[in-house]
Amino acid sequence: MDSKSSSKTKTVGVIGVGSFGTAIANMLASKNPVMVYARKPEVVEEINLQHTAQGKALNENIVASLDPEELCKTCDILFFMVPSSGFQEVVRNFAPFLFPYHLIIHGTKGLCLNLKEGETLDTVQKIGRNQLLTMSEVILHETVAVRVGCLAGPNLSKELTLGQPAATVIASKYNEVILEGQSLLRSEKFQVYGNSDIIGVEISGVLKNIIAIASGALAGLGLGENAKGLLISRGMVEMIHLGNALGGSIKSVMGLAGIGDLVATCNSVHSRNFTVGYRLAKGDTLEQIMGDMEEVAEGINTVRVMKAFLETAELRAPITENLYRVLFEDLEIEEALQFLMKYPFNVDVDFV
Ligand SMILES: NC(=O)C1=CN([C@@H]2O[C@H](COP(=O)(O)OP(=O)(O)OC[C@H]3O[C@@H](n4cnc5c(N)ncnc54)[C@H](OP(=O)(O)O)[C@@H]3O)[C@@H](O)[C@H]2O)C=CC1
Ligand SMILES: O=C(CO)COP(=O)(O)O
Repeated sequence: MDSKSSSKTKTVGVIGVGSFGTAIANMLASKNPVMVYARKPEVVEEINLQHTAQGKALNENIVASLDPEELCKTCDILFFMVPSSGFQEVVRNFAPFLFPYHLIIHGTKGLCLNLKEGETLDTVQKIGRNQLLTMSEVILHETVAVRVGCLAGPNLSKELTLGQPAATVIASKYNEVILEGQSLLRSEKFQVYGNSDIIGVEISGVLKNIIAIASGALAGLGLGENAKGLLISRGMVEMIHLGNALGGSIKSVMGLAGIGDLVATCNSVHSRNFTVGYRLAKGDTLEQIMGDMEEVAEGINTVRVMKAFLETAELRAPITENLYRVLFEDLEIEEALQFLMKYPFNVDVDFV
């Protein structure tokens, strides 16, 4: 197995230069040279000539390439920062050039479906756990990489870009992935925690988006902090039960990637998922919102996927189920809220 980890300069790769990829690339570039991958030639040219990516300022330590092979040859460590909708495609483009010595960390808070050729969520009868893939599972399925990790936590990219203090979790079964991620990213303004429960951390980041959409809807209706406190605590319980059903540990939901990110996104107008809920409550349709949102709100797809999983697993998750009906079946938000207020949640804490 060839490894270049002894080389003096450690160029780190970042795949995807959207909001989050750009923020993380800038943080990495304060310590090491960075090579970013973008699929559009004009984006690569803009980065290399002007040190900006679609108008966002980039550290001069960052160069861009259109070529997955160049990134894989130059970088032992790669951060995949693309939305779940394009994740499998991007990983497949990189797969021929990846070796077991590569260390991969992703920052994607979504799920992929593991279906047969030609099948879609609309055509399959059941979505069991085997048909759902977290992004680390996609990487393990599609490549020979072994040392895989994820990065999740309250990391609103707009705040990171402003240099505001924050923290994240690097989760991996491999301690060296956690240590490498910590050494690359940790700074006076950015704390990096470790967690060995990668599935629990990934699922926490995925599921909090559902609750963030609901929180935006409450805000859009003009409801107060009591309602938000109710939503966040019941949302956390729902995340714990769903996370458990998907193979994550309760402890991870209780940590920074779960409750930490839940609080951040449920309270921030910078959250795209919060914004989706807010705009729905103000009367925009889902089609309008998806039509003019330039950035991804992963929670919309996650609600669809989780609804199918809940039916297959015969589980109940009232916030997710009602949000599905609001997003995809024209249930009014006020009606969903009434339904939730009547739901017989009897026990406050039933997970410890
Ligand atoms: N923004 C945030 O605050 C945070 C985001 N995240 C997560 O990070 C992930 C990315 O989000 P974010 O950066 O905000 O998304 P954006 O919509 O801002 O950017 C997505 C980036 O991915 C690229 N991309 C999409 N599909 C492909 C593809 N098939 N091949 C190559 N490149 C592709 C896009 O390139 P192109 O311009 O060519 O389309 C774009 O550069 C999401 O899962 C999100 O949940 C996590 C924490 C914080
Ligand atoms: O996950 C995030 C912050 O931690 C970003 O949330 P949004 O995708 O809702 O903007």
